[in-house]
Amino acid sequence: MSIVIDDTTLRDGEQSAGVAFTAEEKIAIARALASLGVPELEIGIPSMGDEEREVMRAIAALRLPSRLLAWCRLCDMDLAAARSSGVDMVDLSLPVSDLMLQHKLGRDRDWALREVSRLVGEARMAGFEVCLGCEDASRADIDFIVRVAGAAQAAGARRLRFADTVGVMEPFAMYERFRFLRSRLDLELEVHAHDDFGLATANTLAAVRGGASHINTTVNGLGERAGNAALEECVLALKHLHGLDCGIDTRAIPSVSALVEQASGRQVAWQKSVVGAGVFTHEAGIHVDGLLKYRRNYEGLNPDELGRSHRLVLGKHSGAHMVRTSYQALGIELDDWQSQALLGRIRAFSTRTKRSPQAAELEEFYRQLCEQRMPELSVGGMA
Ligand SMILES: CC(=O)SCCNC(=O)CCNC(=O)[C@H](O)C(C)(C)COP(=O)(O)OP(=O)(O)OC[C@H]1O[C@@H](n2cnc3c(N)ncnc32)[C@H](O)[C@@H]1OP(=O)(O)O
Ligand SMILES: O=C(O)CCC(=O)C(=O)O
Repeated sequence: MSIVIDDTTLRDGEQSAGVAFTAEEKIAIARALASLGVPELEIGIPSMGDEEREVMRAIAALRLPSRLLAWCRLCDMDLAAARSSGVDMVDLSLPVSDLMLQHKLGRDRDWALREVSRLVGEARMAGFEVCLGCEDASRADIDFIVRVAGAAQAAGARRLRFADTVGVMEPFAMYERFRFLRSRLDLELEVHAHDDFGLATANTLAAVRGGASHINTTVNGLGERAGNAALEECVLALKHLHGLDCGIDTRAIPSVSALVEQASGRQVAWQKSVVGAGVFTHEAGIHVDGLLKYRRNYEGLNPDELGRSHRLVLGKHSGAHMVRTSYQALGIELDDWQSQALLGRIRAFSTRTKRSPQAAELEEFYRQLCEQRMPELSVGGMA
């Protein structure tokens, strides 16, 4: 079984407050995602205006091997705008919770069902493949979602997107919702998760376990508020934890992450899973000793898969093995006493400076230690 990634870095990712890609950046990101092997890209919102549509058309003109989607509200104006955006598929979005139907649109369920039938039908007549986007699905009556899906399918939709718009799902509930939908519906099912409680990737995996065929992701987890399910996390977690290959060139993930980091102006956290600068960096003595003996001792994810490698550093939590190994790399063989003495200096240095010592600093510690030890040695020698 393969899971289809529908990446929305260029739509929900760009909705992250303060993020605004230039046309060149959008095109570069689309190209990078396509060469990564991402089969579907949600590239923008046609109703935003001419400029947005022009960029969407420019991406379409690249003839990338990925299917392109446009995000539209379920309304005539957005569908009309999509016609000149160059995409093959539209996500027609409808809030499906009573809360949003009433308090955002001032409408009811009957109106929603009528509009689904009408606008999905029109979109199909216009030649689009259709995904019915169920906004706020997590707070909606699941039986109503089934009715909406039925209306959408009867009008020609091929897919239903279940959006956890405000990020309030947890994996067990997500699994149950998708299992239920899967048992009732014969449509492609897509999950769109937000990370408000840090569960977007977990919820995406749970949806897949429950029957989702498509997942909506963003590079670096960019997106509204706390962001969306991160592409890189979903790809690697699905592969290693669920045995599902999404057909992505994982070695190219770091460069795409860097591209989106730069274009979005949102720095990737040092400890961000998969793509953070520090996620293969080890300092703790027991871990480093274990890695040096056999790397799988402390390796959940093999950095080779991302074209990265383990990095061992010295610091407050180092042990003697790493001290000796680091000095060996400088051509200095330490005895046990020297290793311990230098470890004390390294700990003090790291606590004071909040960083690992560089080679020149290690050499200086060693020089100081030798100077300090000289008198002792000569005293010892006389004795
Ligand atoms: C959960 C999500 O991520 S949804 C995607 C949200 N993305 C964005 O909003 C980013 C881009 N948005 C925009 O450029 C603008 O908001 C536009 C062009 C879409 C609309 O702009 P405006 O017409 O000026 O309206 P504004 O944004 O202030 O208000 C939204 C309108 O859309 C309506 N609306 C919201 N969702 C839907 C929907 N799914 N279907 C139909 N109408 C909707 C609202 O009720 C409101 O209509 P009203 O003016 O009749 O009250
Ligand atoms: O309806 C959709 O397509 C999903 C929209 C969205 O981004 C969300 O609900 O978070």
